[in-house]
Amino acid sequence: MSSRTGLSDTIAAIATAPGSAGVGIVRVSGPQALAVADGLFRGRRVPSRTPGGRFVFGHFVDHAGEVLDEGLCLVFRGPRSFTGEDVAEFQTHGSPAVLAGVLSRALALGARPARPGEFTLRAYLHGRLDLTQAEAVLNLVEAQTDAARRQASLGLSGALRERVGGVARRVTRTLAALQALLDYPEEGVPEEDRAQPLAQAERELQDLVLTAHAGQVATRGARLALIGRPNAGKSSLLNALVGYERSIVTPLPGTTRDYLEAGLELAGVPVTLVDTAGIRETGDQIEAAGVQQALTLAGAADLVLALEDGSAPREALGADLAGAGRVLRVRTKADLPPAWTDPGALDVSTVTGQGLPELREAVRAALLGDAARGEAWLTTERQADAARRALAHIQAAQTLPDDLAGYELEEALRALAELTGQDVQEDVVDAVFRNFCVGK
Ligand SMILES: Nc1nc2c(c(=O)[nH]1)N(C=O)[C@@H](CNc1ccc(C(=O)N[C@@H](CCC(=O)O)C(=O)O)cc1)CN2
Ligand SMILES: Nc1nc2c(ncn2[C@@H]2O[C@H](COP(=O)(O)OP(=O)(O)OP(=O)(O)O)[C@@H](O)[C@H]2O)c(=O)[nH]1
Ligand SMILES: [Mg+2]
Repeated sequence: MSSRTGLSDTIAAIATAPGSAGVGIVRVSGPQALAVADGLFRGRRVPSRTPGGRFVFGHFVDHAGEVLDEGLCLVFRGPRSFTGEDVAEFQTHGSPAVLAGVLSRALALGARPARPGEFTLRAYLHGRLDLTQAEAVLNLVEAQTDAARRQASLGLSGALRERVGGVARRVTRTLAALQALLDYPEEGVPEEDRAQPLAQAERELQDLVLTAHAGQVATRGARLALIGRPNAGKSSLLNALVGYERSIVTPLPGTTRDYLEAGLELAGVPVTLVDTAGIRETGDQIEAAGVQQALTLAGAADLVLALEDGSAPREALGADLAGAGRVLRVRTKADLPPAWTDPGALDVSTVTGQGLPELREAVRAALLGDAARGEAWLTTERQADAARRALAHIQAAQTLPDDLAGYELEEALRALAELTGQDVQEDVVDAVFRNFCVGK
């Protein structure tokens, strides 16, 4: 169903996570929210006659008047609520049975089940959040680490919207200058109104586009594949990084056959380390399947750690990592006499721990780059795509004569408006909110 229909419906959902908890919340939003509350809640005050921003203590009752639970009813009056509509919240004991009972009563009284993300969608449709803030709400709900939480909070505060707005203002200023030039060519337009704001907009947008990788890694985490010839020390490195013996290590080449994963947190980023089979030509069918899998995993990873044994003569990997994204070269067994050296590789020993801090730092830099910590980053592919298109139009405008540049600048503004959701196709909005959970 389209995102813009059904705003006159009253929607209801359990807002808290499934399972038992201290407290649980059922949330109802829409024109009938307070009437629904009157029907299922008995307290000292009638919800529909309670001012916004207040809570009432009382009982939740079923159709026969039987008490389901005692708890609180919170009343918000639109537009002063999260959704911008009338909202009633029921804070119950956090039992699945109580929550199901209160929700089904709300549905019987005229609310309909909310679709995924529909409360936040309504906040967006009522202009209380722009699309970057709505996406930040989603990221905040899902944030498992500090870096993810920080970016989501920044986005929710409107910091990304402001960054984009700054670029849009400069483009608009240039567009106005070009228009003036076309209308009154004899008067001319000073550089500070024309080329300068555009060059500044380009720089700002370039900086922003560069945050897209960090932003997506910070919010969704990263996959790191350990790749190398048999015995290179992949499993030993995985164990050293996660801090326990997750993977089997033996002196025999070909120990790891199936791949295995282990999670750790690195610079606030959730990282999945993937240990893989050593790459070599082999007649063993099982091992060969493992080698094939290793190459597939390298291709799908955000970062490949390519390991080579520093204590043995250097041998080519025998496979192409060109298809993989970023690659960090690691020279292992640095505690042993070196058989070769390479300034392009990090020396690491899992026996002495040498090089592990540097490796962690190199991974952090490869994943987050120098995207500044306190600034808002692009956190979704949708945002990154719109920002890149806007940048391409701004760059095109700078190479064109004035009369043609205007068209490119208008396209740039359209892409920026898409980024913030001011001017966006309905199916794009639907796709954003489809990723939410019900109740958010
Ligand atoms: N119980 C509960 N906790 C929650 C939420 C919620 O919906 N319910 N939120 C949902 O995600 C978040 C908070 N977000 C909210 C945002 C705005 C308003 C609100 O009523 N704003 C009004 C009034 C502000 C005021 O009184 O100053 C407004 O902005 O006009 C409420 C919650 C996190 N915690
Ligand atoms: N001296 C020394 N030995 C190491 C180091 N890292 C690994 N080794 C040894 O090298 C051998 C192979 O290590 P693994 O971690 O199993 O190597 P792998 O790359 O996982 O090997 P496969 O699973 O066979 O592909 C083991 O005997 C390890 O103890 C190191 O930093 N220093
Ligand atoms: Mg191994």
